[in-house]
Amino acid sequence: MILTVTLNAALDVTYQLDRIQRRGSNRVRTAAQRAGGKGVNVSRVLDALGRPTVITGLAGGRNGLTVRADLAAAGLREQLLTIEQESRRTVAVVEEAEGDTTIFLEPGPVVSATEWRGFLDLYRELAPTASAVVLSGSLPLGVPRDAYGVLIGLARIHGVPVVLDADGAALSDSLAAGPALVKPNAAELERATGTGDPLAGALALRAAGARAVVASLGPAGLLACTPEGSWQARPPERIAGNPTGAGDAAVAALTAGLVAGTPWPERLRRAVALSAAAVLSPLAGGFDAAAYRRLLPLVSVRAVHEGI
Ligand SMILES: O=P(O)(O)OC[C@@]1(O)O[C@H](CO)[C@@H](O)[C@@H]1O
Repeated sequence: MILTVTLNAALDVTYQLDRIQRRGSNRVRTAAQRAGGKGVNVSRVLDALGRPTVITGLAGGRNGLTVRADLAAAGLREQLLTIEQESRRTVAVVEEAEGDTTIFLEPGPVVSATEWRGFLDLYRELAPTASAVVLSGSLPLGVPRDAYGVLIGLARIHGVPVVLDADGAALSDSLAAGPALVKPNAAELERATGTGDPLAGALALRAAGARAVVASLGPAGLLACTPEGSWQARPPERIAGNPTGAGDAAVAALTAGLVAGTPWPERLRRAVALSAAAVLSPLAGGFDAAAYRRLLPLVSVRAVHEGI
């Protein structure tokens, strides 16, 4: 099974309307709410692909209970540790007329030192039973900033590869622990490396300890720098919809490919098609299965020469 870790689990609220009126009242057309946080979304996609997965992380309060009930209703296996403070909500506002999405992220709970130690005990039990671990999303307050580095180290003791999707210090401070793969987006890559050139940034993250780097570049697709070579994979067309969760779909495909040992070009093709199909799904964590099948053969993958 693939273990996903969501330390800052969320109740994701999605509003759909034509366009936001700043400083005005906004009546939404549809409102939906479901369990989220990046690792949860990765597990949803893995589950839809037929890959066994277990969700772990931290969840608390009434929002935490709602998250767990929603996961149970979706048939997803979870081993979340209950914490005292309330898990956060996120609100994604999808403007259908503009094709824009705006996200509001509550800060989430403060995790106590005892709770963090409790999570480490749980993780020590779960990680050795996994074929891969996915660490995704922001760290809640109270969790040490090297948390992901510690979790990578604990998995690697058992030979379990780790995929990391994080930003800021949570990314930079854990590269030395040797994740098998990191998946920053363009802004995260620039923040971590100080360069706006994705290829140079990806090579810098590899030099800092990541075995492979796949940067998600929105409509330009994915750029991969790996020990086997570098590739750029692009979708055949610009996809309009809700991009929230598109990166998580890419992480799910890349992790499934890592576990199966799928050759990189095919791994990237699937990740781009799945990510595009996720944009077509109204809610994060979902994807349009028919669009995935249609887009898969149309994704272009070309080798990139690192010296250029
Ligand atoms: O604050 P984080 O943990 O970085 O991101 C949280 C989040 O916006 O990411 C997902 C989309 O990737 C949403 O489902 C989720 O709630």
